Amino acid sequence: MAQKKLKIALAQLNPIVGDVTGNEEKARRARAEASRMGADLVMFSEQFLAGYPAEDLVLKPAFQDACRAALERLARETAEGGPGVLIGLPWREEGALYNAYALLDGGTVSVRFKVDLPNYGVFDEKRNFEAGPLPGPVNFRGIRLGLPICEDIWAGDVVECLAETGAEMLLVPNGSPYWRGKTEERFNIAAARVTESGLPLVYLNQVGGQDELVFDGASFVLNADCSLAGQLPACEEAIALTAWEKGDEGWACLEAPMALAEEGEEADYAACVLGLRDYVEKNRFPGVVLGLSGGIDSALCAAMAVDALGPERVHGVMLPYRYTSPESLRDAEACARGLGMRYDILPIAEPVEGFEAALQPLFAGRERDITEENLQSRARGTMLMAISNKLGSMVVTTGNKSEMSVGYATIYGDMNGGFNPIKDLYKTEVYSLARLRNRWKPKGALGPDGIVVPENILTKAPSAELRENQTDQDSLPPYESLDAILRGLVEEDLRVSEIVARGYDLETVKKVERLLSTAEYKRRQAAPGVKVTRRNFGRDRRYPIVNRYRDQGLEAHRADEALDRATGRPRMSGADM
Ligand SMILES: Nc1ncnc2c1ncn2[C@@H]1O[C@H](COP(=O)(O)OP(=O)(O)OC[C@H]2O[C@@H]([n+]3cccc(C(=O)O)c3)[C@H](O)[C@@H]2O)[C@@H](O)[C@H]1O
Ligand SMILES: Nc1ncnc2c1ncn2[C@@H]1O[C@H](COP(=O)(O)OP(=O)(O)OP(=O)(O)O)[C@@H](O)[C@H]1O
Ligand SMILES: NC(=O)CC[C@H](N)C(=O)O
Repeated sequence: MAQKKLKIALAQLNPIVGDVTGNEEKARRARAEASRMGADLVMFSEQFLAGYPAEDLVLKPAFQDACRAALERLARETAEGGPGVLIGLPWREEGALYNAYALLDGGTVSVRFKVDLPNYGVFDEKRNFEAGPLPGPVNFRGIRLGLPICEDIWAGDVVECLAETGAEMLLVPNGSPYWRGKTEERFNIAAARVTESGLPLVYLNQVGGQDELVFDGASFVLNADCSLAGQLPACEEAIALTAWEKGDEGWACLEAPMALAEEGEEADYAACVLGLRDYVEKNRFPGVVLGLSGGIDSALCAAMAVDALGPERVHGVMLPYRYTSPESLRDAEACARGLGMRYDILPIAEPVEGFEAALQPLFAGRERDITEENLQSRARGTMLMAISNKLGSMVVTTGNKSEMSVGYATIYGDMNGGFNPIKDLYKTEVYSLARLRNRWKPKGALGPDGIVVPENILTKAPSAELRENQTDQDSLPPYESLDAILRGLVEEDLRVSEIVARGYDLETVKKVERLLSTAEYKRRQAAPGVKVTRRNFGRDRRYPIVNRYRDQGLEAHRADEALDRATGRPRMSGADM
């Protein structure tokens, strides 16, 4: 007779892409822990043995074999009794490669293949896997488990098929990266499948940073009435036991932990910290170094680095030149001291003047211009890379999304570096996250409590200090407008005319659109950074570098207005923003 009670351990863990034996060992330890908790079954996330996303690495036969060998070792261990295991891996069968989820129990292996391969945004699964056939449930000790894999629940067909073929519950492994608003999106999708099928659902997600993606965990359990039966924390590992019983209405989860999973700005900050921490740890850097200018971008990056790694692994260097103000020196030092990190001052006058003297034979008789400004930034970039080479720390680069959008950064200068925690935060968001961190500290953060970004850094005008009395607003529109225009262009794909209709100046919008397009060459060479928004630069928004397309702006705007008048189409106004 089939069981009426079931205990499922949810292993929300942080695998490392490519570390098959490490992931295998993590799974083995989690199974032992699940066994101690009294679990019948332990569930891991999508592609756990490979790590997700392993990209083209999954195409290597040797890697596929290593994953399969690890799976077979784990399967053999289940022959000796103890909990069954649900675990993901790449699976080659009859010449095709599938994204598979395997049930290991009593020494045997049953697999199901992912049907809906995501191939948009940051996902390229059609490049790496074949779609599997519509699946039926697998039998675990008399219970029919539906195993849709991540994207399989984002449409209805797979779950419909599983329900029709007798699945009693849906156990969904995920490799679902964080972006703002994702938590609600996942709940809505999961609730839709529960409502359609009448089956309870476990949503188990990976946790941890992988290049520019952050997997935030935040796994959950929905009962068949769509009520939340369990919630795991965000951005941290957890092994949670869930207790299930089968009644007349089918299976219900009666006991599960109910953690707080942060949302909104708190979730953004936690994702940046986790993304930076895992990039540094998984690449085995002893620590990080960054240029501390006394400005907001480097201050927030320093706070995130200290929260991620602890103050003893973060090194700030002030690299002053003749335009560096006493205020910047004071602010940089206050920031470093407040965070408790190592702080050094290394003036750059000699290298800058050395470069200028060496270039003199070619530059004599020419005006001083942006060339000399960029030399300061490049001297700083060179010094930071030298410190990295000698001391082993990785350079954190600090360009925010507003700067990365319009190319307001020096290539091979302040763009030097290995990773950028604020790459996907607009400047206005950099300010608000700095303010947030001054009143709140994420769980597990290694930095101090209280104010970490000195008030003066939050209130003074941003400046690159590459010439006398320079401010960012000499070259760029005010950040409130710039960021709103950029959101329209990048996240919403609006026309220039539609942004103008929101109340922005036509020439400014056209200029921003042109800068955004021409800065693609810089972004293509930029360090990776944490994805926070729905559309980040890097894996997500992929534009050509050679690109002659320009939105016609005024002409298009006028044509649109004429069309609106002719058709009576309502126009968007500033009030719709
Ligand atoms: N399509 C293309 N493909 C490949 N390379 C291309 C290219 N177009 C230009 N280039 C190259 O790029 C060079 C121009 O780029 P780059 O050398 O970066 O110089 P550029 O973009 O002209 O200037 C850097 C800007 O960033 C600002 N900045 C710098 C540093 C810090 C901060 C701050 O916020 O603190 C701001 C600075 O005030 C200035 O407005 C060209 O001379 C050329 O070599
Ligand atoms: N004097 C400096 N000493 C050390 N690093 C510097 C200095 N000036 C600039 N940098 C580095 O170059 C980066 C880019 O400078 P930028 O002025 O855009 O940033 P910021 O100073 O942190 O913020 P803000 O733009 O708000 O002033 C800085 O974040 C910092 O890492
Ligand atoms: N691994 C996947 O299938 C991820 C796709 C999914 N829609 C998500 O982001 O959650």
